[in-house]
Amino acid sequence: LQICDDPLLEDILQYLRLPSFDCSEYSDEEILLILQYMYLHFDFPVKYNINMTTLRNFLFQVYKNYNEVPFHNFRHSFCVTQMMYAMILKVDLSKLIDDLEILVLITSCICHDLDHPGYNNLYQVNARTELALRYNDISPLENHHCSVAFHILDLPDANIFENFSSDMFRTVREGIIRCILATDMARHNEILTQFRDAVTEGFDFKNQLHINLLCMILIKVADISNEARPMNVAEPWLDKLFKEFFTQSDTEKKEGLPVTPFMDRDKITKPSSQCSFIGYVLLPLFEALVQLFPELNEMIVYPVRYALDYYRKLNEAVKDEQRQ
Ligand SMILES: COc1ccc(NC(=O)[C@H](C)Nc2nc3c(cnn3-c3ccccc3C)c(=O)[nH]2)cc1
Ligand SMILES: [Zn+2]
Repeated sequence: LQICDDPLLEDILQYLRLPSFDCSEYSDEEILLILQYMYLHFDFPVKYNINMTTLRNFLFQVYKNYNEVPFHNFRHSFCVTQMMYAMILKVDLSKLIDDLEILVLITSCICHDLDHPGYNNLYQVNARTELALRYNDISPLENHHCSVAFHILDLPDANIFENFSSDMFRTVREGIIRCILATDMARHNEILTQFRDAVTEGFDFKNQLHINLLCMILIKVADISNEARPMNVAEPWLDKLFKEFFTQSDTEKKEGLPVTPFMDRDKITKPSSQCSFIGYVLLPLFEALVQLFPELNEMIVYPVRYALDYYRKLNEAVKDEQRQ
């Protein structure tokens, strides 16, 4: 399918649809342009009367409100958005759900970790931080990410929903809140179980509750999908994740706070923790989504099965070495 007549741009736009897309090859400016292109690709500016200058201001404000932390930075939000974009196109989602829901999915991904401090909810609660106090220990980070998103949308020149009716704005606001709050991994089993039940009883694309569950699963899949990417793309992200986790557990030790077990550098190795993460968290989640969209098998399930095999072999090698 020919997207445009500029061969260089054509290549980037084809590449953008694949999990192998590596955002480290692009500058911040190029990433912002690609995000802008995604809105244009779905024709949102025309469909929802979004002013292009307002869209650029919105994307730039989002960019400015991510922190320079190892993992939960602006590029992570882009990776999540790009995986969402790839899945939406692969299953031709716009034929199954409203354009407004697609707008919610893309915008939620871009905003889903806004102003992340690099210290997770467990730390926020144990250290009794300002965020934990403000949100009464209830998904403090995710509530904050969502609140920052709507503060940006409150800026006069960055509100991409400025021309929405109050009903449309309410629908989009509810959708974005639902999606961003769904990324709290503490709710993983709750959401996955509800989605599985919906698929078991017969998924109904006219049932708003089923659509809501699907959107939550899609952003959850996109959020933790690094291992669906080729090893040379996934590995650096895992190193960044562990860097962020270890900074937190070092701080927890210094502050005499409980140390999150899977973050303790003295307790875990990358291969062993990835084996359990992929085996117990990623595969069950991805396989539940693939039950509804089999066409996602080669995009997200096969690569992750391969990654699991890779880490199992690495784990065995490490164990053999220790035995000798
Ligand atoms: C059920 O709640 C959970 C379950 C597992 C984890 N994390 C892990 O098991 C470890 C640290 N591995 C891991 N964690 C990952 C990955 C991708 N995202 N991600 C992540 C990052 C921040 C917060 C939570 C998660 C799962 C990944 O490839 N591996 C964190 C929370
Ligand atoms: Zn995230």
